[in-house]
Amino acid sequence: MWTFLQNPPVNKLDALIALVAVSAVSATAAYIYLKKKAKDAYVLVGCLDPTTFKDFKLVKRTQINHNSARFRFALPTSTSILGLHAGQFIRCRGMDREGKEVIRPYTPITLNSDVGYFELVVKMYPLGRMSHHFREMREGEYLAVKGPIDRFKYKPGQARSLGMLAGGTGITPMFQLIRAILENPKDKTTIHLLYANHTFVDILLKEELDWFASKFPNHFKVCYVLSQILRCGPPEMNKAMAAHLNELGYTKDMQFEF
Ligand SMILES: Cc1cc2nc3c(=O)[nH]c(=O)nc-3n(C[C@H](O)[C@H](O)[C@H](O)COP(=O)(O)OP(=O)(O)OC[C@H]3O[C@@H](n4cnc5c(N)ncnc54)[C@H](O)[C@@H]3O)c2cc1C
Repeated sequence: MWTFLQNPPVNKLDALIALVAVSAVSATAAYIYLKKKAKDAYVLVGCLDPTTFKDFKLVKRTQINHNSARFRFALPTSTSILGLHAGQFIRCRGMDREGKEVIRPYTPITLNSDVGYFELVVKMYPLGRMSHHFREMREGEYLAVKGPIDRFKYKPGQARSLGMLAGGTGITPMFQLIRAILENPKDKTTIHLLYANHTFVDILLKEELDWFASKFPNHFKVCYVLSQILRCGPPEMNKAMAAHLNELGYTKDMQFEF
């Protein structure tokens, strides 16, 4: 201290600069540490347990088409998040028509930016065991869920471009990822989605996908493919459309004329 005071002003200035530099480094380190802690805490506030099933109340059920519906489940509080990373899914437990327990994986179409709830889009097959459970579920009832489960955990920017091939309900994991990428301004990944279905009405989340395609034309492109086409129009148009579809490889039983 004495030496410091006896030194000429230029040395004092050096010491001051050193002091400021040390403080800046410490402050930066503290900031990084606290930010990481906050990030870890963010992961921890998720509502799921990977080993135990937890019950979530069905608050809204919206029919999408003849065999698919959107299910919204409430989280414990209005500020809770589910806590899934893009690429992760959940396991749901229910009862089949014989009263036997059945467990199946599902991918929520919501992200952690959707607070207080999560949503599933589910296709219910006539003979499906878990399909039976979802078909019978009514608002106010509870669904047992555990997770998160992952085979693939997306890291923003891990690829410059992603190609996606989805069929039917295979759209849900893609949709989760598409949202995570497009809603993150720092993630510049471009996505090309080829989405196949039997008929037009089977296309799930079409409105949302089209909205993303129009809002992010440089980042997201979607192409729908149908395996069955319904035609209806004046005879000349029907004839012309049939010729085009035949050329594209649509056999007679893949086309229906009203
Ligand atoms: C990671 C992952 C995520 C998934 N996410 C979703 C999701 O978000 N939404 C969703 O609806 N499904 C999703 N699935 C599929 C889901 O897990 C079930 O397989 C599906 O709901 C059928 O289960 P089930 O018990 O009703 O049918 P099951 O009892 O297993 O099958 C009975 C019959 O149903 C029919 N069937 C079953 N699955 C299919 C199929 N995929 N294609 C054609 N016919 C079928 C067949 O006729 C079959 O013989 C996901 C699957 C995986 C692996």
